[in-house]
Amino acid sequence: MSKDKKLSIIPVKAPLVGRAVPPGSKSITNRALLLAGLAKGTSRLTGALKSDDTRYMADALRAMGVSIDEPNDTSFVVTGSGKLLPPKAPLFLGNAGTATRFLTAAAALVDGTVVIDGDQHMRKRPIGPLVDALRSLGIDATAETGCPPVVVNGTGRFEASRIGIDGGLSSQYVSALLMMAAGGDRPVDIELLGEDIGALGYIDLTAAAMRAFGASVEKTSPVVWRVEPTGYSAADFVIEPDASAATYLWAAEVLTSGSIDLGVPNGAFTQPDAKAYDMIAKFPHLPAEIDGSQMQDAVPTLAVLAAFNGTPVRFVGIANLRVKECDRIRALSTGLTQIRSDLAREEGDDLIVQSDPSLAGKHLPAEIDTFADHRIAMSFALAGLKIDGITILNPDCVGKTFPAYWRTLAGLGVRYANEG
Ligand SMILES: O=C(O)C1=C[C@@H](OP(=O)(O)O)[C@@H](O)[C@H](O)C1
Ligand SMILES: C=C(OP(=O)(O)O)C(=O)O
Repeated sequence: MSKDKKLSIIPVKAPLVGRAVPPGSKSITNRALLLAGLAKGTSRLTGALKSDDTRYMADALRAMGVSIDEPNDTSFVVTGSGKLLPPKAPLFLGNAGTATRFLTAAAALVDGTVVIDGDQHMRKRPIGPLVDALRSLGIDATAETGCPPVVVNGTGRFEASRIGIDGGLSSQYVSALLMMAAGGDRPVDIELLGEDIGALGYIDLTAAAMRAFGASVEKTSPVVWRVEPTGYSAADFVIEPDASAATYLWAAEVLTSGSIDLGVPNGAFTQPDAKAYDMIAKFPHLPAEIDGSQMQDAVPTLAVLAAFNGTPVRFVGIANLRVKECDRIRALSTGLTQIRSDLAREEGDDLIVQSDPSLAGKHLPAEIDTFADHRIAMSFALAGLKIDGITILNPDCVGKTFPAYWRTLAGLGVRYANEG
């Protein structure tokens, strides 16, 4: 992938109309791959996402003895032995948060050493709370910098009936421990510590996937989940389309007064970002304040959309966007102010977007630094549908979760000025 590549978007002259189906859900695909890998027997996953993040997860599981076939572009056939084996080399997981966090906890079920590592971005994303939780179980786990690489020297077993975890920085720590806990030898209560957790809906997604693979997980209080030591059973599992990917298509539709058929009703999604649909549908009357805490990956979409809103929008509840693939609050304020210097500002961890519907149709040349973050690339492409002069740097970073993004927009009639 060339990091020097640029893609200039030609504003659309007509509403975007047509069919554009988002790929399978990243979150659900990576949960299903892990759970199928921990199960004994063969599981068939259909509707799956094939992208950088799911490739890292699949390759890591292969390195731990799981057989994974890919009969077509949207399926995985996963055969596990009921046990993950120690890999011969460190697991390299790029910038895939789900793969990194989920496998760090799963490594506690491995009898041997597992090293979990990622690229330079992942090496800045905190994992300390999850490593501390593993240590509290008596597992020899270390992350010297508080970020990957993580070294886990497991015995394949852990002794605990209660695990406390602060999910303030990432709900993925909680999901990771929940999925690992079913592999123990006694019931485990996972208790949320601290005040905040990002999208709680991701925990529901985890519990649903666990149940589909035979686990028993129940919420016994607003902050405690009990997981029984069932292990996992192989299953055939259908993965729904990605709700975060859908947000770009929903936004493209309202921005161009178009009509895009996603092939799935917006009410059919179980992922947290589907909440963004109702918000996007309010455009150009987005509210003065949007709480992004329960639809975090949709915030870049909403922030770029807000630039064209009738009135300004303050985004709150988004502090942990600073520890995603990049500091997304900074990337959004940087990109928006490159388009026009007064278009956005940060106030603490809030982002204020100074809306202006008259941006549409203007020539405002801006090279958008994506910071190699797929969501920054995909959301600023929306600005390019209306403003002349928007160029996306390193556009191939969309391969993390939506490799066909540029082709999908092209299929709706979007054209690019240069693809060099
Ligand atoms: O559990 C998941 O699948 C995810 C949880 C969220 O991350 P955090 O829990 O780190 O906020 C989200 O941003 C990420 O894209 C996917
Ligand atoms: C935050 C994201 O990903 P992850 O944490 O899984 O790397 C995302 O896809 O927006």
